Amino acid sequence: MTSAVRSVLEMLALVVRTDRRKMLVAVSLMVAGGATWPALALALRAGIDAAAAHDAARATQAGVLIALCTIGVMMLQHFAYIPYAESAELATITLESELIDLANASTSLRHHEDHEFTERMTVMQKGVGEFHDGILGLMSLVALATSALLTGVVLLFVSPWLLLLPVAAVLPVVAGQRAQVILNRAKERGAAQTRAASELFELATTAAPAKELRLCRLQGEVRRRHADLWDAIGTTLWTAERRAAAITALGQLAFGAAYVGGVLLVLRQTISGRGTVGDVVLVIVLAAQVSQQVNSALDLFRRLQRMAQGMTRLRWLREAVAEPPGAVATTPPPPALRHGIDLEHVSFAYPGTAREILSDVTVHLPAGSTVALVGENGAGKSTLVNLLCRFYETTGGRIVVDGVDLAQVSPQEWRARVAAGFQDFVRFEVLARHCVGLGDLARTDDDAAVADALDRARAEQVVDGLADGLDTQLGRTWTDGSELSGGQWQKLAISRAMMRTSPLLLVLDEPASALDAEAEHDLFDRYAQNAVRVGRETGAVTVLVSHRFSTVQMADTIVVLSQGRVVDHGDHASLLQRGGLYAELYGLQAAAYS
Ligand SMILES: Nc1ncnc2c1ncn2[C@@H]1O[C@H](COP(=O)(O)OP(=O)(O)OP(=O)(O)O)[C@@H](O)[C@H]1O
Repeated sequence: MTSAVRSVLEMLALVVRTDRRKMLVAVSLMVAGGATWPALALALRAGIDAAAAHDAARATQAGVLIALCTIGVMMLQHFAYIPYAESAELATITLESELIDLANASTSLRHHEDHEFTERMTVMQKGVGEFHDGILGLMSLVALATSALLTGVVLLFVSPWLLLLPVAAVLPVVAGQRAQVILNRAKERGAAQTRAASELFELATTAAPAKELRLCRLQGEVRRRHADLWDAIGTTLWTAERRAAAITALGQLAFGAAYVGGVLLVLRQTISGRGTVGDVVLVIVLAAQVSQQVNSALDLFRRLQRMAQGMTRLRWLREAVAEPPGAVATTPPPPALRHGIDLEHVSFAYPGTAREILSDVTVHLPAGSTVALVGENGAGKSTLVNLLCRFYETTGGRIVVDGVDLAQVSPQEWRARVAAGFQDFVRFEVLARHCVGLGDLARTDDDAAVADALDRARAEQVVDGLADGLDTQLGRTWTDGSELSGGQWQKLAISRAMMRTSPLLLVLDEPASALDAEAEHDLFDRYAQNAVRVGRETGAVTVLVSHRFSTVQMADTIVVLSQGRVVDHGDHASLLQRGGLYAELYGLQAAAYS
């Protein structure tokens, strides 16, 4: 409970922080809106009593009040909704921004390996709408509280017995909840079929499976299965719907009886001279309101409860990413490498797992050289690259950059000196210029730098082939966006990696897998020339991962990995001569091509 109250208060503080003025306007209008119904009921009573007493002056005054209250009932909530929805929208955007920050807060990728973290983050991503709903609920609560309080006071003055009406109004709500439970259970029973039907629907209506559906002539079969599934679910759902409707009707009947009882009570008071005709009208109007108020209150509490759960999750995420003071290394990387990078007895297991992916890896990556990592699938090449980029900390041993332990170097500053192209590159659906330029944020709009990067990645042709060149919007999600082939996207990703001009580490982790062998060779050739230039300036180490030996053999040093261990290293000729795993893998590929 205290956690729920804390969450609601936190959310309130967030809304106030986001836009205090809008919030105040919204709340004021909501309070005024909440007061109008009880005020209208009072004005009606006054008007009817004045009319019954043939008092024209009071009847006219009451008439004006009735008109004003009716306008208030119709308008105030409507006008309140504008600043109130805007406040909720702004607060939701603030929350989304915080989620973006939280997802990217940690200096390593370890949170993305943490099942609990990713699960809560996914729930939060999908549940942002609930926050929006909760914030709206928070503000509606103000109107509701005003309205309920005033209604209660007015009814109390007519007869204390009428305060039983809100209690009776709970009955239809409880019945409604019971009905919902019945419906939910029916939905749960049919959940597997519903999911299967949705998947079939998606399969039949999206672009990706269209080729195979046509080729195998599966449209009819998918339609038949989809209809069969809904037939089966339909019977269960309709039975539940009928039961739910009967229970809801019983609840409403119970409140109906209390409502009629209340009206009869006031009628009796009026007949016996203890009340007026206006009191009867007042109760008829307000009693109907009571039911609606109770219903809204319970709905609001449910919404606030969901929002409170979301806030608890948000607090958990904040704590999870908070780095203890002093935990983030601050040593700047050297301006240039003289000696190179040493891996000293490095071992590594991914966070939350026990299996060692790298074991006792010791190897020297000389400054200014090109190093290729070779090995079978799963040997640990990408993992080694991840450690060099400092996405994870080693679990044993250390990586030393020109005599400085990489663990002591500021991760942000180190990464600013890393240029990398990955196998699982991102397809940024932005202007072609930005898709490349994002590799060096400060020079995103620098056409000369972008052209240079495209040239080094041999990707000029990709942009030349686009309708508006660098100004072309990329991506299918845009109506006028141009879609690229896998290889073209990959070339732009490599160009992005080429944007940085003075890196200490250049990494290409199979970024050219979608290109043919010749294009890859050509690309790496160009890349190697660039690496030599950068190596001369900054002593940068170039690390490339490729399964193609035509590429690998260009490297100065080839490190052969097997099951997380370095089994050999040297240049192409010496490794072939030694006849180990490298020679075996090389022989297999050469045989496949011949
Ligand atoms: N994020 C991760 N969490 C847990 N285990 C992982 C993760 N990424 C990779 N692994 C495991 O680490 C091992 C080495 O994977 P890695 O991607 O480093 O190999 P690789 O040599 O680059 O393989 P490939 O040539 O297929 O790309 C694999 O067994 C893989 O299952």
